[in-house]
Amino acid sequence: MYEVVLIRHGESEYNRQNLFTGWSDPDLTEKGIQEAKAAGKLLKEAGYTFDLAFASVLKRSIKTLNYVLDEMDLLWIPVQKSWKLNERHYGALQGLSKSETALKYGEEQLHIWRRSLSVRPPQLEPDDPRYARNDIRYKEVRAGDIPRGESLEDTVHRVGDFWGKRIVPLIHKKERVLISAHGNTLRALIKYMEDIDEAALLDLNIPTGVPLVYKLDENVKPISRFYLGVPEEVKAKALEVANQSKVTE
Ligand SMILES: O=C(O)[C@@H](CO)OP(=O)(O)O
Repeated sequence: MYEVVLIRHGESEYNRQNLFTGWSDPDLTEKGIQEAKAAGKLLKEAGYTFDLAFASVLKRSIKTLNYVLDEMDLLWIPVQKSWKLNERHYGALQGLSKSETALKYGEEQLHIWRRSLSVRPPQLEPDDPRYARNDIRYKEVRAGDIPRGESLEDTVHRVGDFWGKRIVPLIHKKERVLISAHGNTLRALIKYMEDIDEAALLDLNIPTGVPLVYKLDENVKPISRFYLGVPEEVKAKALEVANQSKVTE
């Protein structure tokens, strides 16, 4: 049996302000830093250790990973960063307020944009300054692969591909892997690994900064998953994420 640990970054500045984030690159808040450190402590106390780790190319994921590894005295392990682990691209919604968007389009539409499988957000125009094609960190990525707004299904494809090609072979070699990523990247990975149905996916909200442990069988297929930490607290944090669709936030 194998294990892999996933973690969503700690609270970011955009999370605090309830803004759509996607490929925007806000920093962690002080609360986010504390969440990341607490996650590292929790992992250490529970006896976890890692041989290597993954992060996206967004600083909230990278910094969360560093705080976790620092707490575990594992800053020395190899870290691979990939844009394929970036948050789902939120298109023209990026940087907008979720509650104002709910007010303008209705909570139902907002929920569809945030949680459905196949609905894409409004796309970014190619000349929009938020389009990542002009960002130097994506210079190695083929222009056609740089999204202008993804559905969760699009994210499932890129994350699933990365999981299968880059992570599964390492787990097969008994490498103990930690992945620091994002709310929708992790929802996409859960969808990919478990093929959960759309109703379950609509209600799946990933709390910030809480380690999620997957037990995997000899074929690296999931057997079970659970969060480390106090269940009521984890539930309350996931509910906070769900409630970001509300007009009155
Ligand atoms: O804005 C985003 O990129 C994500 C994660 O913060 O938000 P949501 O939970 O609305 O999908």
